[in-house]
Amino acid sequence: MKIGVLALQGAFREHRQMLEKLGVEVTEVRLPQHLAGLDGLVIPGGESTTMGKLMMDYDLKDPIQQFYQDGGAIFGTCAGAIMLATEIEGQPKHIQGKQPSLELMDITVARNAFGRQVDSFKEPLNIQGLDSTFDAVFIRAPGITHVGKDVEVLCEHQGQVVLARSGRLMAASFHPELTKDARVHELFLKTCVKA
Ligand SMILES: NC(=O)CC[C@H](N)C(=O)O
Repeated sequence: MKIGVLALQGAFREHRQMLEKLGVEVTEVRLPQHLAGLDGLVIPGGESTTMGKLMMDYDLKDPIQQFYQDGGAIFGTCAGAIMLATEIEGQPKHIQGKQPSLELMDITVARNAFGRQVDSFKEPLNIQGLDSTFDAVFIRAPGITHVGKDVEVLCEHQGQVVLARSGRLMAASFHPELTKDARVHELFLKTCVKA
C-alpha cells in the first residue's frame, strides 16, 4: 500500500512516521504528480487558511478532487478535516469569499470549537471499532457540527462529533499522529482499498 501525506504545511512528518511504522510506503505530496499511484492521502493538522492558500498556489485542488473521484481515500486531521468539509464556520474576516478547501465531505466544521491554543488538551476517547479508549490530542481543534446522511459518526466529545467517516473519506478533530497509538491510522488504511 502507498499513502501520500500532503506536505505543504503542518504536522506531516509525524503522520509519515506513524504510517511507516505500520509498514506503509509513504510519499510526501507537494505537487500534483506526487499523487500518482497512491491508494490514500493524509491531510495533516496545521493551519487551514495557510494550507488552503498553498493548495491553490500549487494547483493541487483539482488533482486531489480527481484523486478522490478515481477511487483514492482521504483522511483529514484537524486542519485537514477543515480542508475536507463542504461547510466551514468561523473563517477569518480578512479572507474574501470562502476559505479555500476541497469541499469533498458532507460535514460542517467549526474552526477552533474547543478554544484557543492554550486550551489544547489530551482526552481518552471511545471510538467506534476500537476495543479500548484512544488518547487524543486536541490543538485548537475544530468540531464537526453537522454531518450529512451518508456520514458515520465514529466518536463524539463534549457534544461535538470529533471523528467521522463517509465511504473513503475520514475526518478527525484531533491529532492521531501525536500519540504512539496507531489504531486510528489503521482504521483509515482499511478504507484505502481501491474499488
Ligand atoms: N491543530 C490544528 O490543525 C488546528 C487547526 C486550526 N485551528 C485551523 O483552523 O486551521
